Amino acid sequence: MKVVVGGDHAGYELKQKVLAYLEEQGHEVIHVGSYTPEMVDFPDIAAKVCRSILDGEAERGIMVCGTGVGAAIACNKYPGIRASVVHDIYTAHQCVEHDNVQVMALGGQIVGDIVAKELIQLFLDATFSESEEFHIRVAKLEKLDQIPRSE
Ligand SMILES: O=C(CO)[C@H](O)[C@H](O)[C@H](O)COP(=O)(O)O
Repeated sequence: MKVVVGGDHAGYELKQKVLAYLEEQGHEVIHVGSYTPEMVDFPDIAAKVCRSILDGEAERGIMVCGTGVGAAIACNKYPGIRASVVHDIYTAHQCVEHDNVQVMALGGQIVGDIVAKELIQLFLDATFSESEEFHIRVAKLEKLDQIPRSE
């Protein structure tokens, strides 16, 4: 699968392990930074992750910040993107099955690399359910994307 990966300074260490894991697993990885452990603002990296998905370069995205929270907030600002913090096994697959989430946000200060790898595996293996109820709800989410914004 084509996966875009990004993260800030607080997620740097885990993100480097995530990159190695995805490559080991044979995924096509697009790395959008940060490229050093220096401080960087997560919204700037989230923009690159979302752009890659919206442009069709990547099918899924993984953002790693300190808690996953800022990354998820930033990604959800982009119309067409659905992002979720994922720190437990059920959410890792349910967020795709029910909500067609494309971007998982991990907290490098919250989960270790072994848990993160399991979460990633479940997230990438999951597919959007064919049940109508979920499609109706995601269509309603997409309607919310159309609410005009000033910028
Ligand atoms: O977790 C985050 C946002 O939800 C960020 O990655 C940062 O860790 C957090 O904002 C703390 O920032 P700091 O510059 O590392 O103190």
